[in-house]
Amino acid sequence: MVTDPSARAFSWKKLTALAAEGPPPLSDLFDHNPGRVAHFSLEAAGVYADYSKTPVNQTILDALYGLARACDFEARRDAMFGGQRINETEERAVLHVALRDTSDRIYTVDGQNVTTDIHAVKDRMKAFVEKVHDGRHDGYGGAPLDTVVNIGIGGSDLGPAMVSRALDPYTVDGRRTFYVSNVDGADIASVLRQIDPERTLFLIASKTFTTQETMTNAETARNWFLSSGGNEAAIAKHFVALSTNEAAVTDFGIDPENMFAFWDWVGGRYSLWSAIGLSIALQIGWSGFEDLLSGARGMDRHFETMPLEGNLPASLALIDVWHRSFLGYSARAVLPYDQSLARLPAYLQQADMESLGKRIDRSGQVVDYPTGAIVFGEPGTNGQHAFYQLLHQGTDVIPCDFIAAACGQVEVGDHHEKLLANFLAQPEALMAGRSVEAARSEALATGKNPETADRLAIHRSFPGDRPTISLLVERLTPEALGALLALYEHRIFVQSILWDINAFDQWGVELGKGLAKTILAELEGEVDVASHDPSTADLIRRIKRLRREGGVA
Ligand SMILES: O=P(O)(O)OC[C@H]1O[C@H](O)[C@H](O)[C@@H](O)[C@@H]1O
Repeated sequence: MVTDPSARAFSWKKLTALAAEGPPPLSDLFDHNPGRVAHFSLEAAGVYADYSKTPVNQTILDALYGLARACDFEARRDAMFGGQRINETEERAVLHVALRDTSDRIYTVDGQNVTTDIHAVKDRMKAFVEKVHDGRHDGYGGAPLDTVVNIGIGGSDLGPAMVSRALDPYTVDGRRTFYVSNVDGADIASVLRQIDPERTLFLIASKTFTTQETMTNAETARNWFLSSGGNEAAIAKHFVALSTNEAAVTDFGIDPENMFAFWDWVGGRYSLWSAIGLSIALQIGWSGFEDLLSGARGMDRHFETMPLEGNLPASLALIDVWHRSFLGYSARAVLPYDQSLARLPAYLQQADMESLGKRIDRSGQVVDYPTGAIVFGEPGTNGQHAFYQLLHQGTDVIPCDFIAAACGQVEVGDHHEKLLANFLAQPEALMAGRSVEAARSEALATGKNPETADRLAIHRSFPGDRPTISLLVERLTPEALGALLALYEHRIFVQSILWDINAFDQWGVELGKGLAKTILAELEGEVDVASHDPSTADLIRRIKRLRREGGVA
């Protein structure tokens, strides 16, 4: 589907040949060019990225830029901002960027102005947040609604939950925010134990308003509310829907007056900027939410206008593709040195793996190159005491994103300096490694006899040469967080352009969902289990037996 497949094939071949020479060792790259940081780093919208510790030289980078051009990078980017239906399998536009644009620019889909609708919903959200905060919208007994429970899953949970945690220091005094996502009843039960129905606002967040987990949790919340003092009339004050599906919201019993809409051109995993972000706005106030949007807008402007060579999201995406498709690295670790970003890896798992976990290209062919990487991570320094062993000495090379803020949101003693020292030390260690000889000398220096030093040296050596990207902001403000998230969104999009896949559908989640419905009927009823493979059928029968024996069924 790229306009010039032969140019793409030419660039791809060139990069394959460069990869066949083996990735240039990082130490050699710095030896040959000590000033390489200046050439292999970029800053945009307050986010600085140093990718000098990745195995790219100018020749490789130029070839990657060539590939991006051959893949119509600019045209594809412009098609997104222009509201074209670039989500081709769902025939939808992809315009989450419009949600954060406060300028007077008009975004359109098929000639229809969508900006007016965005402003109308935002005005209602702002008014609602203000009414809840100043008590004009209060609980059925007259108490303030100082507690919010967001019920959603996937994009209707991960984005808001991650931001909510990240911006906790910006919380308006006295407000509490909870997130319920899992259909496991333990999730909602633990939240219900901590809240007072008179002071709680439930946000039922679901783009489709049909998702089994969310609808089940919403029903449970409503039943709990009604059995804990609330009544049908009070539901209007305490239940709000965030959705694209007005008919389903009405069927559920929520008045459309209490619904904040968004549109099919907002993908679930790109929806925290829409009405799905209401829990964030209620937590940090409307102006804080606008700051988040404006940070993202700064990155959007950079992404939309900056030529390829200076374009931060595009440049990082090219390195991702080099790592994945040409060097064969199958995973990427996201390592925020910031406890407030504890949910960022989970959020990025959906953003990245749901977008790039595709094996069919845009023209319907099976791709013959690796696409989306496995994304995982944990905040540093915690991860250091868990899985970094594999990053340093395992058999796979796993490129890592290290993320930090120079100034802590909360500065306690010298905690932040210690955090930053680790943020800096780990990429250095991953790159430098330690030779067998150096490990032997160190063992001798610590008093080991030569025989033991010889034996241990190989175990205590590190291969090094492991690539990392360091991302740095001054402080994790709402603006900085917005810019960082938009950077990741666009980085994912550009990878999809190079791989010629659709980053905006997720058909792969459907098959299991359908089967779960069939199995649910079999688990709940007396019907015999017939239509499954022998392993699944046996597990179903076994579970039914155990539940009977356990006195549940
Ligand atoms: O917002 P909803 O319609 O409830 O969808 C929630 C989530 O479920 C789906 O299975 C998709 O995989 C996700 O992309 C989506 O974010």
